[in-house]
Amino acid sequence: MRAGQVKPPSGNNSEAARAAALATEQQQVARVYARLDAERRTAEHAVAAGPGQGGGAGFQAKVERETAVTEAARRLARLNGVERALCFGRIDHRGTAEEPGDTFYIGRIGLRDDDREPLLIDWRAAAARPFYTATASDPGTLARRRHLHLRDRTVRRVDDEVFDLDGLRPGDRSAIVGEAALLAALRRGRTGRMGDVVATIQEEQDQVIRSGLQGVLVVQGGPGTGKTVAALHRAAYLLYTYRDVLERRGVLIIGPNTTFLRYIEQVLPGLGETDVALATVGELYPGVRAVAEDAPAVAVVKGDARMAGLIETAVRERQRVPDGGLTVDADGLTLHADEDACRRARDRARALRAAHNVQRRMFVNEVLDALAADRARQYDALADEPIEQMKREGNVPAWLLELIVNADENPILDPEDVRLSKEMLWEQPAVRSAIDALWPELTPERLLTTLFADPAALRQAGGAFDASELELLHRDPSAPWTVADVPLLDEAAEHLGHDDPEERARARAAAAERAADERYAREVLESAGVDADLVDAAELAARNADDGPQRTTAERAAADRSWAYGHVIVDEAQELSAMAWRAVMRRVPTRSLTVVGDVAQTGSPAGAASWGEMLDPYVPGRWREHRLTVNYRTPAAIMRLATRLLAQVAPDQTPPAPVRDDGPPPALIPVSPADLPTRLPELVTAELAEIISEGDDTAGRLAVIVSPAHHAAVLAALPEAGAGTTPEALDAPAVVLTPSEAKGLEFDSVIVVDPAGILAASARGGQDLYVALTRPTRRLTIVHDDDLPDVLG
Ligand SMILES: Nc1ncnc2c1ncn2[C@@H]1O[C@H](COP(=O)(O)OP(=O)(O)OP(=O)(O)O)[C@@H](O)[C@H]1O
Repeated sequence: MRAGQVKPPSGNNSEAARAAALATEQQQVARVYARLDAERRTAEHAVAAGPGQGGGAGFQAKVERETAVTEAARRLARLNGVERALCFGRIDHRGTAEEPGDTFYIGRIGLRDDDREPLLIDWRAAAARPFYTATASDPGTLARRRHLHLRDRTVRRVDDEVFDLDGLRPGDRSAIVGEAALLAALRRGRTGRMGDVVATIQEEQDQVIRSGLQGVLVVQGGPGTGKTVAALHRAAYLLYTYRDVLERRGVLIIGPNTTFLRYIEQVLPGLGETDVALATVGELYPGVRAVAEDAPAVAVVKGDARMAGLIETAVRERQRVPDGGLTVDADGLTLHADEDACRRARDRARALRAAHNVQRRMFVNEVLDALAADRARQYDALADEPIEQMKREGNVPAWLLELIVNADENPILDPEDVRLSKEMLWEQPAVRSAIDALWPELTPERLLTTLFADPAALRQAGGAFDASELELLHRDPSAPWTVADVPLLDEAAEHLGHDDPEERARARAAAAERAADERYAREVLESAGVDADLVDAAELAARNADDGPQRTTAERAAADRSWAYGHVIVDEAQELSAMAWRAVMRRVPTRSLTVVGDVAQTGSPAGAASWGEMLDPYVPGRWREHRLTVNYRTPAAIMRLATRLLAQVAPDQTPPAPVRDDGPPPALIPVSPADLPTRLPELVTAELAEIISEGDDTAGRLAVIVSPAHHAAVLAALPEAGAGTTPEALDAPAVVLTPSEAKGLEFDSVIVVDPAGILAASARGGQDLYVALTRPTRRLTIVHDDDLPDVLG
């Protein structure tokens, strides 16, 4: 047999061998599941019993009980996520007649038997690596790789690859391993949700998945090359390998829209990881969930890096020095802080190197000083007036007269009086609003709402933009936040900061308490002999300090704008604007990132055309790129059409090589807009019937991807279909999407309606159409109004 070939199951002998193999593997699989069940029961008992009272009542005992329960809950979540296809592979290392090689079973998590012997190796462990890296031309120490196909807990089939070095043929499709298992996986009907590929990870993907944690890794690849799926497996791998750092700091995955996040949300739990934060750019700023999109030209301006300067200037513009100084009526006096004093106050506050709302404290203090000094001066002057005259004229409050009478030779206001005097002034609404007008306390929302509603303020702050660009930013204060606004809110939050005196006091007290608890927890952990790398003392102290419902790292991180993640993965990263990158980079100060995308698919007009353009501002020349070259999704006949388009839109990009060579060529069907409402439902029904009959055990999914011009008409013609923006869109057998909503998704059958319209509406060229054409896994139909673009003809 040739190296890497799949053993053909033919003849009685191979039937018998197959039955024997199935029986052997069934025994092992039963052992593995029995172990899983036992571990689940143990974890369930620990969780159900709760922290209890045993082991003493002190803090140490409480810490230990809490730790045990939390760890059990985490373990239970992990064990519950890995039921399906728990064990999927086996590797046999080469041995000799005297000394047979080791055999290992590979699965979603690691399990050991009662004697601590490995029953199942976690796919991310070093010992599992040969399962993914052995190729026909370089099998390493492997004699055989076996894929186990399970339905529920029963082994249905095994596929063997026997690595026979004598029969080796170099260059023999060495990039593809486990071909039979891979093709079986690819032919499965779509379910509307992405599944994991843990059993069939390919060599080039394996390199992406196991690349180190540090630095920026760019994964560039054409459609269907498994960028998303590899990035998700990488998240699981990193959490497994660097658990001490990442479980505490968290991992964030950023995707292009909420439909996409729903599409991928099941992959990580299936890989045993339940605590990863998923968000769109529109959700990065806590408290706002933007889904509205701006018109392309507006999005371009909002995404431009010059917006950072505009926002910074807009904040400074809100720090004013009044012409002629500040005059305000208070306490029956007209108080004045002259222009120089106000300027000094502003300059001192600005010199603080803090955010606007924090600097404000200094500004308020300085201006109050000036007003209090003026007040003291005026009272001093009053004190010089004959008391009797003051009494006669009756324009000085009685309490002040008393103060003056008693003051004797002493200065009327000593330093303590100055402090009290400032406090009293600050209590007066007129003083407050006069100072607020000079240096208001601002939220990001208020800053941007007032800025965008005021063309004059935009002109003042936006010197780097021309008038027509600034005009695009002008909008009604009641307009909803858009996705492109979110990085701007984040930018504004960075300049404004937060100054809540009560919160400050609370935070100080809490930090002191936490530090004490943390010291204590560390001592407890050490004295209890618990590995401090596995249980974090800070987290433990926090858990114990907070008696409310325990939040996961992902939940705590998502609610905190200034959270620094341990690692961030950005999918469809080519779509991010320069301003969105700034917001992302703030969340990962260590610059430990995986950046995944395809610069040939950039659809957003504010997105970038090269990785350097996106990343060099942050890590100049210090990012590493890994290319994925094989397309696992789109069959060759469909890819040929898409490749012609690619040559136009991104001539420098190499199209990925398709693995699949099955399925019919694309169908091109002329339908006039008038006939669309009747013809389209017929086509959808016929296609759904095709993919049901073709698929193995699932019904399959269909998408109609349509130009903006025909979107409403198509939705009306297909009332049963899901709409791309709804959360349940992917649960329907058929869904209607715009090209940007279709980004990152895939379907058994795709009907592209109005390719000429998609091409015309594409902000950058043909990228949107390229995305649409590369979504099918089996069948592509193109519906056009006799205006088929030449490139598709
Ligand atoms: N090693 C593999 N084994 C089985 N299936 C795979 C493998 N790699 C990728 N696939 C499948 O190929 C399809 C495409 O993968 P994925 O969506 O990750 O590609 P992508 O590069 O992100 O595509 P796009 O850029 O078009 O969004 C998915 O169905 C995925 O499960």
